[in-house]
Amino acid sequence: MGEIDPAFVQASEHRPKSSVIVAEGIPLIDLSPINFQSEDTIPVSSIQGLVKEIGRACKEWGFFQVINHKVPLDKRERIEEASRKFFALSLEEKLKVRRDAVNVLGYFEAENTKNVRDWKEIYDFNVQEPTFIPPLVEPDDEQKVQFQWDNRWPHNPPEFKEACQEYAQEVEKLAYKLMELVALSLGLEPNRFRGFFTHNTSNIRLNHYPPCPYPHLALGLGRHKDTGVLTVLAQDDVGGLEVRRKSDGEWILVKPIFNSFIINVGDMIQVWSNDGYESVEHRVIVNSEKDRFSIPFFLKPALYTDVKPLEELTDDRNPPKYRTINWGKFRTARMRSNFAKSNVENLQIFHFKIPSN
Ligand SMILES: O=C(O)CCC(=O)C(=O)O
Ligand SMILES: [Fe+2]
Repeated sequence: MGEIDPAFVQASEHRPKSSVIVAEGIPLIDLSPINFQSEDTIPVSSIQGLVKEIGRACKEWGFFQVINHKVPLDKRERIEEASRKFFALSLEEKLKVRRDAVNVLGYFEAENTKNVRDWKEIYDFNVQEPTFIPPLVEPDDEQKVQFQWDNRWPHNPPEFKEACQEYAQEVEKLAYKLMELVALSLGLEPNRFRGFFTHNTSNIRLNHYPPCPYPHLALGLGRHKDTGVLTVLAQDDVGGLEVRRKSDGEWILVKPIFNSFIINVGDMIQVWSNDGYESVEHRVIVNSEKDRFSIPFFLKPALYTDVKPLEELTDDRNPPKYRTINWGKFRTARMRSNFAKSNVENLQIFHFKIPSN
């Protein structure tokens, strides 16, 4: 076993502990009361208990798992299989669809989180094609880069594109139903958030965490919060995702449950809800024996969306805690910082906080 490349080494306070806490996990929520056949918004009376559970989970954990979600298992298995086959290709083959400074989608093997390299490789595609791009380049934009948002499909495996698109459709439906539940739990109309996703920038990421000979030094994915609205994550049976428990700051392992999804609140819900629901840090630990695969779906608004605390949730006693964040500008700033590796922490929602008196 050689030396580890220092780019992967976490500062000692961020390395995984030798003992992992599995004990009391994130809430498990049964979605069977929901009628997934209907495109109509949910009749509130039938699901009051469920709405309460979702509200409590969002507030206390920012994370929960769902079962009976109606995403067909065969579609999930098909994308999981396609993902394994894609990552098993030669590096040369995968590099043909590599992300770069202009093309934001595709394969990438050199991702950093907070300036430390992650022990993983990824593939990103957008759910809605083509992505609606407002004229983003503004007079005050020094770099004037117009990012390309087109999906870059590999030729191999041949079923890859179809498997990805079919799964995306199903998981997107689930994400919208979950947003109805989140809206209800905040005392809002169920379809309050729907308009933000007409020209959405939601994407799916395929993650592959290869076995790592240094699981005590490196992470598959460093600690971070998801910047979007809501994440619907499929993890395999290996395990490795850890969530920072809000009550005491401990890292808790999320135990894999067959055919379940892990849901977490992203930064934009935190802003809309004026800190009612907060996005929570999570990370991925690696192991020295097994490959691990996961597939997050990131629900994200249109690039032109101005995100700010909702009027219904603010008043004189609870004034807005954030200035307006333009999603397109926020994303662009984050993507630039991914390429310019620097010691400055990248743009975060707390930079938009309005100081309280
Ligand atoms: O692989 C996982 O379990 C988590 C992935 C994740 O948090 C992310 O890609 O943002
Ligand atoms: Fe994440």
